Amino acid sequence: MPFRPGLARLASKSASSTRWLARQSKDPLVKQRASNPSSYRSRSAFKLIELDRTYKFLKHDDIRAVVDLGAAPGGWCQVVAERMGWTVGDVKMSEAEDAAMRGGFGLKPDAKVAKYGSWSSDNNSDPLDELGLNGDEALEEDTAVTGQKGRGTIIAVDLLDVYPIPGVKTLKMDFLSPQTTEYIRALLPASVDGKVDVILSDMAANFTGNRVRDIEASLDICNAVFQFAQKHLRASASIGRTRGGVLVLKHFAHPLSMAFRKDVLEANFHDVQYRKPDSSRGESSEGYWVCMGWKPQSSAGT
Ligand SMILES: C[S@@+](CC[C@H](N)C(=O)[O-])C[C@H]1O[C@@H](n2cnc3c(N)ncnc32)[C@H](O)[C@@H]1O
Repeated sequence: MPFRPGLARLASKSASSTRWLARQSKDPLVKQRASNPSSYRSRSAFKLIELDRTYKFLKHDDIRAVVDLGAAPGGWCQVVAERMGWTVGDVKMSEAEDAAMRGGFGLKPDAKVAKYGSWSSDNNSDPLDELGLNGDEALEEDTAVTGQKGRGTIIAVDLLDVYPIPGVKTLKMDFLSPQTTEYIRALLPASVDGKVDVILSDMAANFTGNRVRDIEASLDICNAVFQFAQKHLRASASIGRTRGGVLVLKHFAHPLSMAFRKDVLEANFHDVQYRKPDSSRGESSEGYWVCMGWKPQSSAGT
């Protein structure tokens, strides 16, 4: 006999939907997005704006490569693309594009994808072929499309599609799978020598409801991102700025997370700040470490 949810279950689902709707209707950031359809794709964009307003890690003209991990639907990428001059103000989407975005993340008109340089692991093809190998040639192509000359490379990775954004190369891949790092590496232009100035991670695994398992999953992600930083983050000494070489890392509050901060992050960065942006919902235990000044010393984390 097919499974049918009981009445109590339906009632609780509808109660939680009602709570969600009530929360959305009062949320000023949700209202701000709704009143400006060509504005940021995600509420998360406001978190990055706030973090950058406080720590100013995206403002430097010498930033040549940014990697955004867990990028879908693309709000953080929009903010970075603005800061790096690929777009001016909001990323203007046509009405059709905007409707597609609002309809879900899986909608990518093929022509646009080809123009902006996106690759999906569903394609069963080599991203380097699809994206026209790497670097400077691909950026020229972006410039031709947008008419706007940005000043560096932005690479976005997510399990989900990211609707195209000028200046952003997207990889639809699992960051935790071993080959993803190689693909990111291959998309970096030769001129940056395999190094990235800013690594952003807003990645979060789906919650299981089991607190221990959820924290473990979050720490697995933090460790994987740190290992990526060990190979690819540009050292502050080579930039000539004590706070250069930046990692922004989402995590969830827990004693194990605090240990990770102390043993792994503080050992390798000049300055590690914790921040829960005002735009992050109060009931969530999420927070961000903004780690500035990469001074690689110890080996990978826990
Ligand atoms: C909070 S959302 C990111 C929102 C994004 N910063 C924005 O502004 O639009 C978290 C994202 O992490 C992605 N994610 C979680 N685990 C991942 C993994 N192992 N590899 C790639 N992406 C992952 C999810 O698919 C989800 O899109």
